[in-house]
Amino acid sequence: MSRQQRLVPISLADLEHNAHTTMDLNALDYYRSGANDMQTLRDNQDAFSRLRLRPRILRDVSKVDTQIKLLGHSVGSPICIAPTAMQRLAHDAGEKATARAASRAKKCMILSSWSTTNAEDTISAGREIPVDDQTPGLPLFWFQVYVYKDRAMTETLVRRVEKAGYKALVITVDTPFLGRRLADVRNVFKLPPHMSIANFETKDSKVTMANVLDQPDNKLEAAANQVLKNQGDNNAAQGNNTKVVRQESSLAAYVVSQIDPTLNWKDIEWIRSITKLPIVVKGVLTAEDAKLAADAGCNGILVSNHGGRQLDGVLATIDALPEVLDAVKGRNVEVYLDGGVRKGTDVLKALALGAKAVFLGRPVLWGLAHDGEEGVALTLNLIQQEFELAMALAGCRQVTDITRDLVQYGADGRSKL
Ligand SMILES: Cc1cc2nc3c(=O)[nH]c(=O)nc-3n(C[C@H](O)[C@H](O)[C@H](O)COP(=O)(O)O)c2cc1C
Ligand SMILES: O=C(O)C(=O)c1ccccc1
Repeated sequence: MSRQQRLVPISLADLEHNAHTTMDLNALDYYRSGANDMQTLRDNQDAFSRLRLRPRILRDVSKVDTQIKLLGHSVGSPICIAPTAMQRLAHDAGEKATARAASRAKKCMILSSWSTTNAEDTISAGREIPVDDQTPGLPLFWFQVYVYKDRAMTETLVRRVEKAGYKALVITVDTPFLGRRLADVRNVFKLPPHMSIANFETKDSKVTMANVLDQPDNKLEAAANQVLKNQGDNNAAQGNNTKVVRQESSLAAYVVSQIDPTLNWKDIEWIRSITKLPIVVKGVLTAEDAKLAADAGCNGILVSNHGGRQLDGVLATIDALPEVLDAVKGRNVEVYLDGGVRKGTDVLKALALGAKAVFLGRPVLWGLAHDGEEGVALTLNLIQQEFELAMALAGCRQVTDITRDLVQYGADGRSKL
């Protein structure tokens, strides 16, 4: 989309349009990009359009109730906030604004471990909003964990967020390396130097990408070379002493230097052994892995392709959802979905197929860029209102009325049901 006029936003698409007209290109490209050809990015939304609704009529829908429980905690709606890194790139109030808007809307928020506000300050901001006796579990915050090479650091972070009041750990398992987002490579994406990866900040040192990566020793070079090597650029990465011949996204280099690509199911056991919090694995796309996750005692599965930012060409999440649900049928594990959820009818379709809840990634960032806390509140309210209207028009008074017979694939029948 080119730089056009701002709209008075009445849909999430309008908020995205406006972000495209106002945001700085380094941040906008980082937020909007998918990996490589961005096929999966597009498919996440397109796949929702391939599903058709089968509404029921004459069911008294004068009142619609969207309240549900997530891992035992009540929330006002099955629409939740996915973890997105570095929210201060969108607005100075960053994660605090998102936390306040989430609390106001009675929605669950997952905080990214690569946030620009630390876990304690973010949850405190959410708690500034007065609670409502009707939903005693609120505010509900979960914490997203990347497992770092430094296990002691990972463990310290887990203990900190448990103490701070986060109610589940969401382990992201689709990012042993960062997917290749071409715009970020071209822009040599960097976190601006005045922002920090706040969870790793100490009294004496601020962790910025610049000070982790632009250090005089060879760490950056080694990390960047590793990225290039992973991408098959042998020219750039023959041996440890080779100079970097091409610039890279700093984020990709940072990920290589910090995140542990050896991560495997044993590590999930390890996390289980260091915390009492429920564990959600984020990034499951197949029946095989869903079974393994249930076997490993995970409490939740977030069907996600990371918003099309990791492996390009995988299934749209709404297309992967049925096999995951089939695989864990009868097991004690909640299944959620993210990716391409932009409209109330998308939420209805995901729930009809069997998802317990859905998570929004980019739309929250577009709201944040629009107007900080008020902008995120607008994102959440717009899609909440659309969802309530879609429920009513489909004949659903409460979330348990949203059943599988409400959707079919395409206009020509129900072959995949
Ligand atoms: C800018 C951006 C940053 C993200 N950062 C993280 C992150 O730090 N951790 C994580 O697990 N997922 C991250 N994700 C993936 C989201 O949690 C989510 O899976 C995805 O955005 C959902 O798709 P949607 O943007 O189409 O709603 C990020 C996504 C975006 C767009
Ligand atoms: O940009 C992302 O999609 C992302 O998930 C991420 C991964 C590592 C560090 C920061 C963000």
